[in-house]
Amino acid sequence: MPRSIHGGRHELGQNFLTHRPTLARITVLVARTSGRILELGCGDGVLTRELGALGRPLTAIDLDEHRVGRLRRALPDVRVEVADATRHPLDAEVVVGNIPFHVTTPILRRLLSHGRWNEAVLLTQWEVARKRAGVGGGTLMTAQSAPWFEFSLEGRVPAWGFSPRPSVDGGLLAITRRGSPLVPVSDRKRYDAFVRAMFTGRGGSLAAVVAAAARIPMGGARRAVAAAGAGEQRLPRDLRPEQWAALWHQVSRG
Ligand SMILES: C[S@@+](CC[C@H](N)C(=O)[O-])C[C@H]1O[C@@H](n2cnc3c(N)ncnc32)[C@H](O)[C@@H]1O
Repeated sequence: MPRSIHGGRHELGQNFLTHRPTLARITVLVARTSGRILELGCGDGVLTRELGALGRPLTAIDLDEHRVGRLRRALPDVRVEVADATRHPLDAEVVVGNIPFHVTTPILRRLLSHGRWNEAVLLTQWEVARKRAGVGGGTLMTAQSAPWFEFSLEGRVPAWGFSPRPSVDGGLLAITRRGSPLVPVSDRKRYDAFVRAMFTGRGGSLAAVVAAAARIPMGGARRAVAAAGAGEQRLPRDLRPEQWAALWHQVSRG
């Protein structure tokens, strides 16, 4: 296979999936969804073939023009295009991909702020999948997207399940857009700023962090924390999505 004008295997994060159980798991997760499918980074099409067999409209994209040409010839019923996953419109109901590790963060950020997709099934580095799913505590990005999206960790993929073998394991992350957001979409910018201030702020207690982030008196912050059912929590990373939403509701009202 000639080298793509966009780079070689390493630069393009071409670690192809060979782990059959993961392939089967991704297919089952996607089969539970409905609507058009967009696959990011289709490579040689190991996943594209399974997704194509679901019989739904499918677009598969990759930056590697040689692999795209070959896959297009092999799968004439699938729309296979040379495109950049960090820019391509996220215009299908379902987004799927064994994501190239070096662009995981821009792709995730974009997914969580663009498009009208409903479900995403992504294979990422294990640590990214684990953190996004909030296992062991939430992160800034997870808390900021929690009112609009639900994250679930769907499995760990051993490094030997890719070829060539990467230095770390992979993790399967499913993201579902909530039918009813926990915070009004019109509040998103202000909510994002509040969450950022919570994660970067200091204070001896959760109420103190809330008081500083929302610029409200300590008494009001204590009442907001209690009303949000977050009295037991010590740190912003410990808050669950419903508690973030309730806290925002409390501090943004007054
Ligand atoms: C981890 S491989 C996955 C390939 C295949 N889906 C599989 O599971 O074996 C990632 C793929 O994304 C492609 N890629 C890298 N950067 C990309 C980008 N910015 N936009 C689209 N595809 C990209 C690579 O060429 C590679 O084929």
